Amino acid sequence: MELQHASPVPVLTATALVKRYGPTTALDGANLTVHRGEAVAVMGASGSGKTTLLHCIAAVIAPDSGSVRLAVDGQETELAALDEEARSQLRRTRFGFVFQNGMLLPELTAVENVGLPLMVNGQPRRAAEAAAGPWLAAMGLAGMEQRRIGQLSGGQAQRVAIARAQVTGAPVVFADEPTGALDSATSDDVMNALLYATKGQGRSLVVVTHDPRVAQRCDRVLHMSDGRIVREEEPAR
Ligand SMILES: Nc1ncnc2c1ncn2[C@@H]1O[C@H](COP(=O)(O)OP(=O)(O)OP(=O)(O)O)[C@@H](O)[C@H]1O
Repeated sequence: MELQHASPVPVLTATALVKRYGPTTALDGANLTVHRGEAVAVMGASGSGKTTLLHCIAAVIAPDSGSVRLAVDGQETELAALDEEARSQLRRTRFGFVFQNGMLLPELTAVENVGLPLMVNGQPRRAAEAAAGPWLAAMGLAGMEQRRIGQLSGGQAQRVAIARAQVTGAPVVFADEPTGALDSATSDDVMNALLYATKGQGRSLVVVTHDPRVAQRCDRVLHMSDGRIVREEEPAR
């Protein structure tokens, strides 16, 4: 058998993204490519446009101009052209999200939180929770399925959020400051869990972070300034 050097397969390609809020230009011609199975960090000063970029490439908001192409399962979709309903459908099926404060529902248990995206996609509760259980176990949370979010530590709650972002098998996971509220040891644990659940399963991860330790764990670090990616580096292993 001939050995071939596998070239990276683009999953998300953003070109010339522009997004304005009144007089503020949050994105000013941003370009980025995310490949299958890679972890990409986005860094930059406060206000440089990181969250706006994340929201555009994750179909949370539409850019004013530019293109965001998603290529999965042999299908190409132009995200910038979709209406709100189509964007919402795409987010539910193709993307996973992890935020700084987890965005978990406090009145639900851990297993209910993780199963929720499957129920939203039409799966019965029992099947959704059965699928959620192994993800909680993979995150080191076996035995905590029935705890409400308030009965978990910050790091544990964040691992519930990571499990929830994986349960649909989404090919791309977006994380906005996923370790922002954690101490550095807990942050390392959460980053381990996040990388295992994404890159470790052949999925892609895009993580916005101010934390150089988080960025160093990724395959590529993109630096933003004034609404554009101005520099890219590959952290030394
Ligand atoms: N919904 C909004 N309405 C008005 N202005 C906005 C909105 N969202 C972002 N902006 C502005 O767009 C610019 C980029 O914001 P963005 O949140 O993308 O930056 P950021 O790099 O993520 O910042 P931070 O690190 O502080 O979270 C900022 O000047 C911000 O004030």
